[in-house]
Amino acid sequence: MTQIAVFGAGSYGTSLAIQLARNGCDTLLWGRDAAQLKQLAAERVNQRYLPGCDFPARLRVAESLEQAAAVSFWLLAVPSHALGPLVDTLKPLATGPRRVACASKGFEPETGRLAHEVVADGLGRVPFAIVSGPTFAKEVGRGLPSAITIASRTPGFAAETADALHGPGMRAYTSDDVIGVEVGGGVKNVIAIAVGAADGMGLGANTRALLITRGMREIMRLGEAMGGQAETLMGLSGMGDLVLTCTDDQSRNRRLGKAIGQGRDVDAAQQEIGQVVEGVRNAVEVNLLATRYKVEMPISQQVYRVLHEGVAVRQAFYELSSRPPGAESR
Ligand SMILES: NC(=O)C1=CN([C@@H]2O[C@H](COP(=O)(O)OP(=O)(O)OC[C@H]3O[C@@H](n4cnc5c(N)ncnc54)[C@H](OP(=O)(O)O)[C@@H]3O)[C@@H](O)[C@H]2O)C=CC1
Ligand SMILES: O=C(CO)COP(=O)(O)O
Repeated sequence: MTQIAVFGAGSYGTSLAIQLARNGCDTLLWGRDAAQLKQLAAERVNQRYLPGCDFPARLRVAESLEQAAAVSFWLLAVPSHALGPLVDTLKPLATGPRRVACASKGFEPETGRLAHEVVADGLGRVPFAIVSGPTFAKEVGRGLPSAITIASRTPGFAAETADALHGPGMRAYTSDDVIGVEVGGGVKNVIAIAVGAADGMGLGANTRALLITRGMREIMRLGEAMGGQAETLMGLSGMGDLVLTCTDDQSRNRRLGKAIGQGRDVDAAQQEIGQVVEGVRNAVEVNLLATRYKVEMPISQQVYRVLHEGVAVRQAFYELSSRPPGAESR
């Protein structure tokens, strides 16, 4: 029986732990807050992050970080800004061979490192897999049908992670394109903020379709420049997740965009959502990577300017729509 430790007891870590346990994996869920862990163990549900999704019998709540880290298969499910610190914390506890999967979507703040780089720099040459795709935590927790991509350069580990997640309620697909999967999952959050802002301003269905389609082009430009493959970017973890996040109000990135499109302050909107909104920080890294890889990403750049340079949303859309005509295939 596969044993897995999930690190990160927020909405996504909890939903993946439920899915793994439902599939028969002996799953240990760890979060950084000891009081929260006690509550999860007593209530067998994560009331704060994933209410209404009871823990299956095979899901146990870790009593300590050491207990969880002793398991040789780790699934890291924290926000991208917390991945580096989590890996640093786990490093001294990696006393034997470890296999590491990661479900974070985004880039490391300031450096722009991808998840596989953060893990390799901290833990060395361990088998690594990235888990990503159009999967809202609440729907995963409820077991509603969804699909996910697991990319690894260690084919056996991609298959092992896929086997662990695949089951009633979830189809798991494998890939060897780690970079393509990571970039798609990171950039779609920024585009979802732009789409949310347009909807918040009442700009209409045409604008939404324009932003999703040209946003997809930005994902492809950056993803391919960084070494990802077009077919991955057009798949579940790229286009699939972009469509999901841009079109449904379960998305925190879309909701934040809507709030600022309606004139709300970014910090207030983030506080009200009360969970991680990856695209806010990651607009900075996407902007940085666009410059580093010399790719044009006008939508992402305007999101960055609105969130971090105080540019008015209306001005940002005006500047986007004032761009000169160009070839669609560019
Ligand atoms: N929610 C979703 O539908 C999906 C999320 N994801 C991705 O999963 C990742 C995690 O997001 P999600 O679970 O949704 O976020 P949430 O906001 O729901 O929860 C964040 C969790 O991370 C914990 N955390 C924050 N900082 C640290 C740290 N330094 N060390 C350890 N734990 C920390 C929080 O702990 P505390 O409560 O103590 O603050 C909390 O348990 C993100 O990259 C997101 O993009 C991917 C697909 C779907
Ligand atoms: O990545 C997600 C679904 O696949 C969740 O999106 P949000 O972080 O915008 O809620």
